[in-house]
Amino acid sequence: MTEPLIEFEGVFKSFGDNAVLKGVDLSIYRGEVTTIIGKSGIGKSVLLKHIIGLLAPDAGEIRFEGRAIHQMAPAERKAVKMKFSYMFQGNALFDSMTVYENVALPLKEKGRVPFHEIEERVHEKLTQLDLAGIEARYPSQLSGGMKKRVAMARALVTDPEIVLFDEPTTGLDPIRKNAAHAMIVQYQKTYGFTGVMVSHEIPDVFYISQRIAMLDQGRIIFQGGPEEIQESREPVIRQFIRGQVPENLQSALNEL
Ligand SMILES: Nc1ncnc2c1ncn2[C@@H]1O[C@H](COP(=O)(O)OP(=O)(O)OP(=O)(O)O)[C@@H](O)[C@H]1O
Repeated sequence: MTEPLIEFEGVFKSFGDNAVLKGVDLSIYRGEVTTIIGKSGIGKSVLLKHIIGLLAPDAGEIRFEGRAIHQMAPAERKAVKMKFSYMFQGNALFDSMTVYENVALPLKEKGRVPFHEIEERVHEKLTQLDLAGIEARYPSQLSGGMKKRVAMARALVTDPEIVLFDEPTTGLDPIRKNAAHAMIVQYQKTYGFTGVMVSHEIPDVFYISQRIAMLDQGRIIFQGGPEEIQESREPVIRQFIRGQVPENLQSALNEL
């Protein structure tokens, strides 16, 4: 098998006495979309933030192309970071900037992108996400779903090599959710990017991901293809992906 692009080995992370990651081993491969699933509050966002160094592990190692990130010199770490684009929860759009300015920002930060090309690429991304015509609006004038799509346009506008998505479709209506998923697939086909996504959209993510990783009780309890996880006989996995109610809750409900 080819070498993973990103690899977690024995990663631990606690916040005070809240131990969130308890020995995470995870491999992410180039050109694939890997989706991390698991219960709410289990640590999926925490895991994602470790990939780009927004959080540092207490123990264990995270490698990029086989090199431990924490051993890299600042310049090398910066160069790695430049390959990433991300869309995190809360969108983090700049309220004082218009939609156009928000989406154009990563292109401007890159430098050396001609003005007319910035305009073209921003327009193209906004159109693809059904947002044409709102360029002059401010985030406070947008619905939650629109903000999410603007954040996605911003994450993709530079055609990045690696994109991290934290629940990119939560709160979108079913049509826009499908459009956002279709866009991820289309982008992957066109640009072959590596995607790491946290999502609760089951079963949708099985159709758009090449790999699924399930986080439970601080560890990755499954990583493999979408077909494989759907065939898993492991009760915790079966229950989670089928949305089955645990037996004790089921019997409690029966007694109501
Ligand atoms: N910066 C932080 N400081 C302290 N605790 C944190 C911090 N970030 C996350 N946590 C805690 O880590 C745990 C995991 O949070 P995380 O957001 O990763 O869960 P999640 O699996 O992404 O949840 P959801 O699916 O609901 O978004 C939670 O208990 C959270 O309170």
